[in-house]
Formats: sequence, C-alpha cells, structure tokens
Amino acid sequence: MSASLADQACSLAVALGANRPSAAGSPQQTLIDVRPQLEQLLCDWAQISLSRISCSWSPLLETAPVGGPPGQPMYCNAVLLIRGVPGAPDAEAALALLDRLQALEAQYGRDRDREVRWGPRSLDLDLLFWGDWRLEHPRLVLPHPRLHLRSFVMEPLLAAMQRSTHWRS
Ligand SMILES: Nc1ncnc2c1ncn2[C@@H]1O[C@H](COP(=O)(O)OP(=O)(O)OP(=O)(O)O)[C@@H](O)[C@H]1O
Ligand SMILES: Nc1nc2c(c(=O)[nH]1)N=C(CO)CN2
Repeated sequence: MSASLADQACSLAVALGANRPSAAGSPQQTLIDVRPQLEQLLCDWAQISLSRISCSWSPLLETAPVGGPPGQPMYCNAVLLIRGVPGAPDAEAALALLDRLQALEAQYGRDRDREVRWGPRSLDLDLLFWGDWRLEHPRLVLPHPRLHLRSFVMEPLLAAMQRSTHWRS
C-alpha cells in the first residue's frame, strides 16, 4: 500500500542545524550528541515510551550557508522523522513542544538575544510538520513556511523518509 505525507497524521519531523561549536564540540559532534536527548524530549512531550515511537534519522549533511551574514561557516544539517505520535495535533501541545525544543537549543549554548537573523548558531531545532496539520500562530507556523524552499532541509528529509520502514512497500 502506498503512503503519502498527508496520510501520516501521527508523523512529525524536526530539522537540526548548527554551524558554530557547542560544549559538545563541533557542529557535527553537537548533532550526534543531541540525538538521544531529542528522542527523549519527544517521548516525554508525547508521554510515550521510546519503544513505542519509530525514529528515522537522516545522515549528517554538510551544507553551504543560505542567507544570513556573508562568510559564515558551513552548516551541519539533519532531520529526525518520528512515527507513532499519539493523539490529534493541537496548538497547545505544538507550542509546548516548541518550548522544549528551544530549551534544548539553549542547553547547547544558543543565545537568541545575541544573534543576527540566519546567522551562526550552535544548535537550531525547527519543527517541520506534524502530519498534514496546519497552524498559523505568532510563535509557530506549521508546516514550516520555508521547508519546501530549503535543500538543506529537503535533502535530509528525503533521506530520513527513505530510511524509514514505514514508507517501504
Ligand atoms: N515551524 C517552526 N519551527 C520553529 N520555530 C518556528 C516555527 N514557526 C515559527 N517559528 C518561530 O520562529 C522564531 C525564530 O526561530 P529561529 O531563530 O529558529 O529562526 P531561524 O532558524 O533563524 O529562521 P527560520 O525561521 O527561517 O528557520 C522562533 O522563536 C519561533 O517562535
Ligand atoms: N545551510 C544552511 N543554511 C541555513 C540554515 C541551515 O540550517 N543550513 N539555517 C538558517 C536559519 O534557519 C539559515 N541558513
């Protein structure tokens, strides 16, 4: 049976990016170090055990910076695709997840008050989509409005989908 993104009411994706070091090390080391914490964060948020969700990770990609100040370092990007999030999407839960993602960014040294738009950051965690649910909130837009314009997101998303057993016939 074939499946489309729109069928996946309980799939959710998070994009990761970094292009400055954190306490965990280089951007690559940061994206590796944060993996188990991000999986645990999602389980805690969804109130579900790790064994009940399926996490599909893209490989790490080195990408040229898009936008922002000239001369910033190359980025490391990845995407985590999760299947098995229980319940229907709603704004309160989505905003609570955004808060948790931003708290995790701060743990890795992200300081939003001291950065320029699209400038270097130690960790960026963007919520890409929650099924095909649409949200227009001042703090959160879903699907992420620039998702389809960014090869540094679409390439790892494709890789994560190809690695997910869910889309295999
Ligand atoms: N889908 C989303 N995922 C993450 N943040 C979002 C989303 N939609 C809106 N936002 C808002 O965008 C604000 C800025 O986020 P952030 O600093 O990560 O942006 P950015 O990564 O520099 O740029 P971009 O928004 O183009 O990815 C956040 O504080 C958050 O409130
Ligand atoms: N290659 C790349 N470029 C970017 C990235 C990113 O993660 N990777 N993030 C940005 C702001 O979200 C702006 N530009």
